[in-house]
Amino acid sequence: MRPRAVIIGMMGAGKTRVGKEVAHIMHLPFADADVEIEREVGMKIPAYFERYGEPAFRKVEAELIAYFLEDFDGIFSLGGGAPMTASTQDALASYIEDGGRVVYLDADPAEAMERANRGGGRPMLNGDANARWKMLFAQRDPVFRSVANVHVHTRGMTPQGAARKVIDMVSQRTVHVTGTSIDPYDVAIGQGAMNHLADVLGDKPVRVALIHTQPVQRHSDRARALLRQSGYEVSDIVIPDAESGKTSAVANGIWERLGEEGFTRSDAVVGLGGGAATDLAGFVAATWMRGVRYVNCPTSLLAMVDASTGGKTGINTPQGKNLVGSFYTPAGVLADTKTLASLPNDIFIEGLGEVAKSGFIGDPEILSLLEAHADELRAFNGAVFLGTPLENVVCELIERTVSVKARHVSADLKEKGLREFLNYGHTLGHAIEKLEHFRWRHGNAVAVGMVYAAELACILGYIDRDLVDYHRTLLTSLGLPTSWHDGSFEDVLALMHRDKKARGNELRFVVLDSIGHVVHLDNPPADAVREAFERIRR
Ligand SMILES: NC(=O)c1ccc[n+]([C@@H]2O[C@H](COP(=O)([O-])OP(=O)(O)OC[C@H]3O[C@@H](n4cnc5c(N)ncnc54)[C@H](O)[C@@H]3O)[C@@H](O)[C@H]2O)c1
Ligand SMILES: O=C(O)C(=O)C[C@@H](O)[C@H](O)[C@H](O)COP(=O)(O)O
Repeated sequence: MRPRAVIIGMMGAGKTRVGKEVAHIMHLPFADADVEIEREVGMKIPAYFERYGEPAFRKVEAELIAYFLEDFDGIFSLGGGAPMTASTQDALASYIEDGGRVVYLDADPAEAMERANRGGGRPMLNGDANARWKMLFAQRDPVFRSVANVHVHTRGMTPQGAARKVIDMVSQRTVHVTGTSIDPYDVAIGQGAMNHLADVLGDKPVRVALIHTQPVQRHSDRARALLRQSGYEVSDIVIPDAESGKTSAVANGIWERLGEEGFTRSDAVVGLGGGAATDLAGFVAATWMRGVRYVNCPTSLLAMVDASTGGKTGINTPQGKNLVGSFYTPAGVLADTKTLASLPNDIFIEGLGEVAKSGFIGDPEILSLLEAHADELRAFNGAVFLGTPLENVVCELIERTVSVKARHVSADLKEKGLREFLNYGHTLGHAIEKLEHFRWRHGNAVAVGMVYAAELACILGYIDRDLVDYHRTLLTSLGLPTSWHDGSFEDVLALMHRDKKARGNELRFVVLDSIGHVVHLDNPPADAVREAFERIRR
């Protein structure tokens, strides 16, 4: 058992007070390294320092911390100087590697100094206590920053408020997206992720265009309040829902509004909603003055796992899906699972289509999680979802799916080859969406598209029938469709030729040759393309 969180910070930062509050709220035990050391050595720390000196104390401290890092299931707070010891730094790094959260509690220096001086008895502050505190801060702050993976500012907060912030942040997961042609950014996943909006936007923007749809009004109200509290001028822009928002007319209306409201290049866009809203908002951000900062706040499962990350932004045209757009990377993605509380069951299930896709192409553990939790996932009910074990499963699925996406995007932002693997199931999927006038949801169409791609791969000898059957069984168990009966092959074929992977007159698919291994399939035989289509109609 490892601690749920380890709290570090300067003397007087409130590690013990806040740590106890966190433990209380989370119904967990709390341990303070200094108290445990006093118990271990049988004397008060000032007396131990006096008798044996600091090096001996640091040795005992490091041993005790190493022990607790391996065998304590609760909230563990460390003494201010503990992270300065090399062996403790190593132990914390291995704890983080194992999924641990090291929280740097960063308090207001004046408040921390005052608290640290209160009551005296701190051997490290002997002499001019404030001057010593400042000197130690200068030495320790860079180390705290480097050993912690969660940084919590607590200036002006009550211990309860700080504890709530710590809880939100330790239960969050982060996927870091980077690459040679990408300004690095984080995808923060978990309850309260949206609270970081101002941190991610930074202090350059004066105006923020908050682009969202009506069904997510309560979440955009929260975002607007957070933005206004942080001093931004917010333009609330409501767009038509779903695919109706991904049009040139809607984009044009927003460009006009940004012009009228004096948006400059240092201002910003926040896209909040499902994938259609984040695609449109990203496109507006990419094109306004040739590119302004934007942050996505996805509120559907599909937008969290896929659409909000990776920088594909765009709109549809009457001829097809996403035919106009650009690759334009967000400054950050805040996937706040609190927003899933209002997500209807069918839209949640649709998102599982893209989750399964990532499992097939890049992470078999996703498939195992989907299999193990298929019944609960299919019965998703947002009203009772938060705080349940299912939330943890969903967070893990989001983190894993975003990680698969991040790997592909990092290596090939502009989709020269590898990134096309993320398009598994999309060649037919996009054609179905278009022919169904977007009444079919994207994730559902992709589910059928994956079965089609699996049938095609099987016909051409890339995979055996068992793997095709596995596609059908898994997707069905999640409540996703695996067949489509409308539309003619000729209409589908014409649309597949307009797919962005097509080259000249040649079709290009991506298919599996085993789970986790994807290959390009260029210009496959026409009869195989048709036969696979017949098979998804049965
Ligand atoms: N850019 C990319 O890389 C990428 C990746 C995958 C999908 N996409 C695009 O994403 C879109 C599909 O995304 P989607 O499935 O989220 O569909 P969507 O954006 O149409 O949203 C589905 C519906 O759910 C509503 N909704 C969203 N969050 C809600 C919430 N928390 N509570 C209540 N209602 C909520 C929306 O308002 C909408 O009515 C498609 O346009 C697809 O092409 C883009
Ligand atoms: O990010 C990608 O790359 C993808 O292909 C992800 C897809 O799941 C997504 O639906 C994307 O919008 C499809 O892009 P398109 O280029 O085929 O329009």
